[in-house]
Amino acid sequence: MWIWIIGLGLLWNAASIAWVLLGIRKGRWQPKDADKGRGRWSRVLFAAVFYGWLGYCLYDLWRGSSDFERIAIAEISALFLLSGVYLALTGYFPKPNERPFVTMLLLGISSGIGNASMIFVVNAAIWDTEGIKVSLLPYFVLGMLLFVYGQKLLRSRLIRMTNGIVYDKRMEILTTVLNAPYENMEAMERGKIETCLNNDTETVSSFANKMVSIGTWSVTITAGFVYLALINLAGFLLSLGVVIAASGAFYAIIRSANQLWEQTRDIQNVFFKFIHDLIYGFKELFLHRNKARDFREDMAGSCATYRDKRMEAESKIANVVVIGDLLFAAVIGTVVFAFPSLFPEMRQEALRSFVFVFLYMAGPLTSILNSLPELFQARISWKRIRSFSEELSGIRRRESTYELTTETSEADEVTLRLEEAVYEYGRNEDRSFAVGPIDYEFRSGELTFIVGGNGSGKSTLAKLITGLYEPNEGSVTLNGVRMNAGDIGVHVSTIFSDAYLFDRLYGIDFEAKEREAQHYLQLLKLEDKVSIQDGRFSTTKLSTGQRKRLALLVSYLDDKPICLFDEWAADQDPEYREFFYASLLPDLRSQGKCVIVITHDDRYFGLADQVIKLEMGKIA
Ligand SMILES: Nc1ncnc2c1ncn2[C@@H]1O[C@H](COP(=O)(O)OP(=O)(O)OP(=O)(O)O)[C@@H](O)[C@H]1O
Repeated sequence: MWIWIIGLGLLWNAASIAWVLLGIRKGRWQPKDADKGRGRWSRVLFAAVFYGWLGYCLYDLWRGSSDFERIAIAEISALFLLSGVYLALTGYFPKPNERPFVTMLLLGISSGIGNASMIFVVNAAIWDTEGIKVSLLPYFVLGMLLFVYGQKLLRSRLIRMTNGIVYDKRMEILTTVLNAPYENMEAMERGKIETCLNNDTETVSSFANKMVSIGTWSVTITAGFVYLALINLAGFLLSLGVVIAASGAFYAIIRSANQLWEQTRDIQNVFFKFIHDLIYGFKELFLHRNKARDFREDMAGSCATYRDKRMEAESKIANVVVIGDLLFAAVIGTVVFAFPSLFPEMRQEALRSFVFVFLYMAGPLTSILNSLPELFQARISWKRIRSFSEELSGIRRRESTYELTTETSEADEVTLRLEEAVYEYGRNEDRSFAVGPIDYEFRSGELTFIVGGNGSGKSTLAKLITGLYEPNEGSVTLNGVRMNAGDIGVHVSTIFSDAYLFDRLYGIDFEAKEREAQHYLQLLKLEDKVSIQDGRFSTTKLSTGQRKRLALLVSYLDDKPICLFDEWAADQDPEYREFFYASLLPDLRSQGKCVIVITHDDRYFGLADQVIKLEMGKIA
């Protein structure tokens, strides 16, 4: 039967090689970047030593074998050779985004068998009645080489794969964030994105690394158990019982610690929020030492809760580790002291072999059990990543992806219409606030001011107009076409009061607009402060008013048919305020833009074509 199984393995190996060769010919598998000389030669040397040694051992076996056994040896030789060719090919021509689970599984099995075979060979050599059997030394070395070579190949593939997984996961989260509805992002607990992008992806990937060790240990243990079963079935069943009992106890305790880990994971979100506050509120904390003291206490409280929860969880685990170790000692004690009376026919050599192999297995076994906490933590992180993605995507996922929205398709003449549009914060809560119902039309070539007291709903209306919010009732249409949230953005250039200034001109063809950019730098009196090189600002470390002017430059270059400015002039000196109202806005209007301005500057109200006054979210 074995001959057939190995034969099948050979066929599978040959087919895999053919598939890779086809992939290389078609260009799907690209050669990896040139290796550093020393790394390449060490790999070749290692392979030569391994295959040379393997060849010698197989030849040694061949000499003392029957014809039938020789067929198996020939098959094994061919299998190793083909596997070597396959590994060399896939090592030098890595497939992009490859997930070589089968290869890794086989490498894990090989190196696990190598690991286990060392102790079997030692066991066979040490208890021989005629003294230590030195003739078995080559097989011991072969076990070592198989283990080391298998691990080396396995880990190099694993490093490639886990880093690929982290990259993919991070990009996936980033894409989800970029496509998420603004409302979901706004409502998101601060610190959650950082924890997810940073910690959770790391936890998952480092566990993937651990999986390899677990795989190798499992193979070593399985091989050990098979060996034990061959020596003595009752002893095997007893030790298996102990392992199952220890694992069961471990599992139960870890499950109870799981809830604590979930809580520590929640605390991490809070911790990142503190870091955020620390960075952005540093000025206040620096100036006011009592504020800094209270902040420190608050943060220390959160860190202490984290510490205590972790300690509680880890103490639970520590208890089982001790019990687990004790169980292994107990089973060995039983074998040595109880087996001779339980199984009088059992020979002393068998007893010794049993203890010997079991001692060797205890290490990997405890390591697997000790890895279970990490497994649970990785599971928590994985769950968090998934629920984070789901929370962001929401039910009302944006139709268009961000790749599409970078392509603008704006019409020159626009009519933006709000029809009985309502947006309400905290719909089902007591303290809700609603803007609307609003029925209004904004047209190209018109300058509209939105005015009203603090909290009257001006910025909320602006978010509704620009498609950051989707109306709860009514609709927003552009040139008669109903718009979903996020679709209006391609037609609008905005400067909100809390606008963020990127240091690069994202989404703007800078080369085509370089001269225009220089012109606006002069117009906005920024040419002494900032320069633009390859679409990147030389600095964004400017005064608040200057930063707003730079944002205005970006808005000019965006060149969208609708312009919305939220209290832009509030941070400007009288000269620039005058320039903004008396020169810039009329200029944009005469270019045919639909200009919407949120303002408190009542001296300039007369310049607008229409003024909307908001009171408690409604047009007064
Ligand atoms: N993200 C939010 N979640 C819940 N309520 C909000 C949110 N943003 C604003 N509000 C509420 O909506 C109301 C209107 O806020 P908005 O920012 O639109 O007012 P505004 O007219 O722009 O005020 P200001 O002149 O002070 O900028 C406020 O009472 C505020 O409490």
